[in-house]
Amino acid sequence: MARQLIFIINPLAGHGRGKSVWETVQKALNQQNEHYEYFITHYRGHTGEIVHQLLMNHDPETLLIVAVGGDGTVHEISNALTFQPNIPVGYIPAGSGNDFARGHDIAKDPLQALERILTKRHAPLHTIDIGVYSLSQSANHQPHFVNGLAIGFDGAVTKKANESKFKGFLNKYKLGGLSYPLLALKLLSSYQPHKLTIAIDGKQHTYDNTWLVAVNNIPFYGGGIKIVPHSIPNDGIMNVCIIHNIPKWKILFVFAAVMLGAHQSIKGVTFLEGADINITSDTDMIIAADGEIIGTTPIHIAVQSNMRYIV
Ligand SMILES: Nc1ncnc2c1ncn2[C@@H]1O[C@H](COP(=O)(O)OP(=O)(O)OP(=O)(O)O)[C@@H](O)[C@H]1O
Repeated sequence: MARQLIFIINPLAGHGRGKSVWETVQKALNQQNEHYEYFITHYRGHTGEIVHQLLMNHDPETLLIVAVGGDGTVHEISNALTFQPNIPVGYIPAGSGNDFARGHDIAKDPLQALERILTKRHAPLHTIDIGVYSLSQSANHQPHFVNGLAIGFDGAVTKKANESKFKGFLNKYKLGGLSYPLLALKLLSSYQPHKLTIAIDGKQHTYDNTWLVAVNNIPFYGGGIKIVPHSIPNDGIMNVCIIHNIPKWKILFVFAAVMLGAHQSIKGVTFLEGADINITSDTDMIIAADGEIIGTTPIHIAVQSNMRYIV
């Protein structure tokens, strides 16, 4: 039996792009006489509530949920489906970052992305890993990420970007991509690196003066930065990039290399990989999961392989 198409749309994603992308998609669906239901989100957290409502009123075996929005929308849908891993998720990118789309070769063009969902929905679905994390303060539930974690300096930049009106202002002029580098520059003068210990599949590593740690299931974060170029979304492991022991005067060059994807052989840039990761630090490091702030270190991450079906 064909699954019922359910669209969940964040109209504000990508500074209003969500609304216009949905209008384009809806027109195409109507032209093709597709049967579908749709829900527009009205506030932060609404996406999860919509999914929970759907699960109460529908047989999960009959659902195909399509996110129209940014990485935050995919993140929320996936988390709301924690106990329903068999419900496939499709994605039509409309955010400002759209790393999930990049990481899974989903077209930026909404009609191409829709076409992929409509043609692939009857084919065997493919699965991706997810990173299940626990913070000391939320040990009872097991939230997860689909793209990755940004810990330390980049977590702090994400926090500033999410709090400031600056990102929205730049988005208005289609310069949203500049918000992270500009905020990073501003934060750099006051930021102090941390002493960090990472235990990965039982092996412990300690780094003094750690600027940032990225734990990723896909190569990209921060809207297209190829932080762990060799990451594969369904290999059962997370890829980790640690930037440490680099003097402040030099860190700008390293960040520039990261932006260009040319950081792989720089001294002080370490790559690790594994399925069970425990991170502690001397003082709290801010953590963002799929671009949303979730708390501070310490954090434990476990990979659940082949967890989420993607159309
Ligand atoms: N109507 C709404 N009003 C305010 N916030 C919303 C609304 N709908 C969804 N949100 C919240 O907006 C946050 C960001 O959404 P999303 O990631 O889709 O867009 P984005 O930030 O523009 O894209 P990206 O993450 O790719 O940069 C999510 O955490 C979501 O809960």
